[in-house]
Amino acid sequence: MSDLAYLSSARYGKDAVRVFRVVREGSTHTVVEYNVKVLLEGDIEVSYTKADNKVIVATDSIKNITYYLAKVSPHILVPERFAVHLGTHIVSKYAHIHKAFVDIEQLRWSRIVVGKDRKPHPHSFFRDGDEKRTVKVEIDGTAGKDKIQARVSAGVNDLLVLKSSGSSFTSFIRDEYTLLKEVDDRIFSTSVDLNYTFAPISISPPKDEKKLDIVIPALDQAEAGSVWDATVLDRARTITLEVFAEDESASVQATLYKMGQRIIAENAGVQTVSYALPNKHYIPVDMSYMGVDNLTPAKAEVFQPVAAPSGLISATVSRK
Ligand SMILES: O=c1[nH]c(=O)c2[nH]c(=O)[nH]c2[nH]1
Repeated sequence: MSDLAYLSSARYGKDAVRVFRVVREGSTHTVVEYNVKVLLEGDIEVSYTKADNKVIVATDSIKNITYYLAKVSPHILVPERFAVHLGTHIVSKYAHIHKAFVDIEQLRWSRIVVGKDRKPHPHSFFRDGDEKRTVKVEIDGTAGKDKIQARVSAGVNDLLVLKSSGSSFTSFIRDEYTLLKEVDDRIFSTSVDLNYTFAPISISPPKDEKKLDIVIPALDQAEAGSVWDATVLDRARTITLEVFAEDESASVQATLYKMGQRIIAENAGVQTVSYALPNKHYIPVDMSYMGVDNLTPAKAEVFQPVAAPSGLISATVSRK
């Protein structure tokens, strides 16, 4: 049996670590809520092949490190930076762990505005939608602990949009399988998953282990700071919404490409932009048996939203 198989890859860690953090500046509070996944790679084969647990940082400890850094990291409010800090901390601390993969999903807590002058409340928030900000970070220490590379990507998931006009779909292949009618006006709805990547950056963690929890020098440099501030997300989200609204869409594919092109053009640090766009179909209800026209595009007013199946259009647009 032992001749037939070998361990070709291994990665483990903790998923769905739920973290909520309050940052207090006097009476003004800022809050973040994250779902964190931390997976590790390294010299961990024997834990699988020889039942030897000596190489295992317990997934419970991985969870505890996540909470500890949520308490002490100066980067907690920026998920890209927090993910890099968390992954770098682990890869720096454990000699036999060479890579950390940290994924963060940030849930929305927006400030409630109150009173006649619509003032943002200092410590009250509401969940304004299911959309999540997402971050994926790979911390790679395989070239040495003083030459750590961070590969960062970020984006949004579950941003639900719909337009009731400005979308057509014509001239596609017609053959014996084709039922779909050509339409010059239709409903276009999708739940945007967007992910954009940055060029890798080098990180030199402090040699003094006690300082690991406080600073990562590279993260405090202007270059890294300007690449990862929230304005990239704001611009990418705004571009996505604007192109969606304003494009006279010939197809989900064509609109997706325009979105990606504009994000690359307007964000110098972004290398690739990937979208996954489900085409959430809205079917005009056939009322012809009642003598009511609800099928001609200009007369179509009542639609049946169809949960499944949906089209799924995805692509990556890259900087040349
Ligand atoms: O924008 C679209 N792209 C497709 O590939 C497709 N296929 C389909 O049935 N409807 C649509 N709409």
